Amino acid sequence: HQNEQQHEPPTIPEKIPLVSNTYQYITNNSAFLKRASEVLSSKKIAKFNLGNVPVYLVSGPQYIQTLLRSSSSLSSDKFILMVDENIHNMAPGDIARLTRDRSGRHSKRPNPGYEEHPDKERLWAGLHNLFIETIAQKDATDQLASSFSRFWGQKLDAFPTGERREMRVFDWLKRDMAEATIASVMGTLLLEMHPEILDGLWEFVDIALSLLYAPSPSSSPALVRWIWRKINPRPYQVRQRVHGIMADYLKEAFERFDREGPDANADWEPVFGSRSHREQAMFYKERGFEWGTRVGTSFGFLFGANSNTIPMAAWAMMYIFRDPTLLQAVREEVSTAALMEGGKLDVQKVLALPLLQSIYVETLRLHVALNVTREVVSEGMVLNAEYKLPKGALLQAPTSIAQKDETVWARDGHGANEFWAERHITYNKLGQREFSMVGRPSDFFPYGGGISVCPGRHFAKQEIMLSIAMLVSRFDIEFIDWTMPDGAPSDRPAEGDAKFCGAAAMPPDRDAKISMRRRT
Ligand code: HEM
Repeated sequence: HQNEQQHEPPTIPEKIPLVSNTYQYITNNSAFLKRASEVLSSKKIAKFNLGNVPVYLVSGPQYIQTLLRSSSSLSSDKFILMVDENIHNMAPGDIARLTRDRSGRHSKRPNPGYEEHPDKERLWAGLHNLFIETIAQKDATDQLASSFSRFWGQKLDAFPTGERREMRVFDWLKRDMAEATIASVMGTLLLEMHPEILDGLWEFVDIALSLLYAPSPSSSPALVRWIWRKINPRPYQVRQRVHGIMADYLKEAFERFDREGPDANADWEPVFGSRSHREQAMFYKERGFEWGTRVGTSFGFLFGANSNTIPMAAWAMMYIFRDPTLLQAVREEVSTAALMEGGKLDVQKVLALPLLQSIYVETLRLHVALNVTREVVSEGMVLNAEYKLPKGALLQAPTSIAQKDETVWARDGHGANEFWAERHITYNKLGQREFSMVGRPSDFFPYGGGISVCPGRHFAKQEIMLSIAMLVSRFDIEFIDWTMPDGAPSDRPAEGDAKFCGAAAMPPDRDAKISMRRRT
């Protein structure tokens, strides 16, 4: 017997019915969530309409566990399709193929009714497998991290020993860390052919959220889309420009690459870079996706590999550098992971460092703001035996509410909104630090969850921790001042740039000027 009550959750009020909430959600997600969190505080669930789609926002472990658990009633495909259509500009025919494939992501257990579905048309399962095998599995992650250390190491080695240089942290990482990431994930050919892809990437990061929520072919009539583009041309211009660059590179890459040659299975080669990018490029080609889709998804991978990790590394470095005592503690901790020869670091030891892990978690906790989204795909789903949700409704869990919940995170006078490097640290009997995460998986989910959880999460963690560890072990660093992004003086420290709320990483809206000197 199910307790199918027909009552509705509280709704988020709005001035103009069916318009105000949608408009604010899209144009100022941060302000919308601030209002929503007041409604959420009583029942942990609140309803509003996004266009003509009912959305149920949830917080609190009970609902979030349900949302993050894999279930046959909830699907994350819709969100990925929105990204495919609006961000990657995937061709309509390819969107239709993906939409038709309802066989699920499990390669061995297709959804009921799809047991006989031909393997070739199991697109979600094919991609899911590819991501697991080439990004998420330990050996794949280790390969990616090892390529990243090599290229990041080269960037650091390019500083002459002993010379002092003034840099802005985020500005510098957007160039050097992005180049090291692009080289390790996509190869060096792209950067050689088109170094301007770097500027294109950061311009794209700037407009990605407005593309995501723009009217799309599957959601709106042609006239609405035409008007929208007339009013907001920039996102489309930026997308067209970066896709033009990618198309030129991808054509060359396919011409140069020998599928039967010695590099066919390499962990890294210059043309496609990582095995993951190469296999994705081959997957979309061999499964008959259109050229525009292949270009868009290739750029999508470059975008996904940089747009979150680099702002997160910048935040973590800013927190460390502004506090000389913390910088010293991190440097001492990192020195315990040094190998005997040549001052190199033992990667596995770096990843286990308690203080650095605590800093990593604090950074993502405070600065990843996205609304993890699931679509109700079965008729008459009852959420936790309380609310009946219609098919087609969306269930969303905002990370920024759960990850800043005072009842979960506040410790020793350090409120949830504060960065506190030692929040996830306990001391053992010998007085040594141990990493101990405050909060449960349902309180901290910057990578989503369930079967669609980010396959890059282990690599992202390694990249962020390694970039910091390698830097502090080789350089003296002094914080000078906060600046505007262009280097002009700023009267305050960095804050999360609210216009990115909902996009995942919220980059700092200010930069930190530091002075760096290479020691060894
Ligand atoms: C701090 C860094 C990162 C954050 C916060 C992040 C977050 C996310 C989130 C929230 C999703 C969607 C999960 C869902 O729908 O439930 C996702 C998907 C994905 N991420 Fe990440 N990510 C990060 C870094 C990376 C990196 C470094 C890579 C690759 C090198 C990567 C590759 C991917 C891919 C390929 C998907 C799509 C998976 C699919 O379609 O099933 N991510 N990421």
